[in-house]
Amino acid sequence: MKLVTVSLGSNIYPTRHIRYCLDALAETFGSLQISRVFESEPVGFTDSRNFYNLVVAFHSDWSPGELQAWSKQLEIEHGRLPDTAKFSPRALDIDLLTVGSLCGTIDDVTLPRSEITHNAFVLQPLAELLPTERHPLCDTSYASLWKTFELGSQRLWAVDFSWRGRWISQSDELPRLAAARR
Ligand SMILES: Nc1ncnc2c1ncn2[C@@H]1O[C@H](COP(=O)(O)OP(=O)(O)OP(=O)(O)O)[C@@H](O)[C@H]1O
Ligand SMILES: Nc1nc2c(c(=O)[nH]1)N=C(CO)CN2
Repeated sequence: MKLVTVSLGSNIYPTRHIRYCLDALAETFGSLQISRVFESEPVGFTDSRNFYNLVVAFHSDWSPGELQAWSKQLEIEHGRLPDTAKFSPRALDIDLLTVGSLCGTIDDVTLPRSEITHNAFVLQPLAELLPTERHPLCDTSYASLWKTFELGSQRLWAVDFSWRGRWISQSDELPRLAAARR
């Protein structure tokens, strides 16, 4: 069994689509580790709807090709057309980040996915979820990569998000407000 990490993103009814996706992942792969959910403006194109992004980790013995085919099928079931342009609004985007320590192009899937070190909306949730895990190519921990990441104009903030009746993410504001009331 290998540790698999995937990045989820949506800017069309994101709460609904991300919850359905987590249901499907849990039903197929069992126990999930789930990061906080971050909101950010679209990177690379202009749209009035912000994205929700998170990272999920689980164990699987599926090949990269099998994981990719499963993800693409789920994206299509969520109303994503197979030929959606890269920089466009999307109901559900599932990107395979890592499959164990595999490096290279396997079954047409390039691992680790280069977006890990380019996009804050991928690296911040990954670094929070698996801080000591090492990037298979850089051999540096995700926490260290995030510490030295150049944010530039990218901004993201954690949002309140519940799944199956429990909070998996809370905005930074809530604990501060609760502490202020005490
Ligand atoms: N690590 C990877 N994860 C997902 N797809 C990959 C990966 N590496 C290569 N690909 C290939 O890239 C093709 C386009 O997928 P990709 O996920 O990049 O497109 P997209 O979903 O439209 O863009 P984005 O994910 O940036 O929104 C896929 O059909 C797949 O074969
Ligand atoms: N904030 C944000 N911007 C994006 C995202 C995304 O998931 N989040 N996905 C994109 C296409 O892969 C393009 N731009």
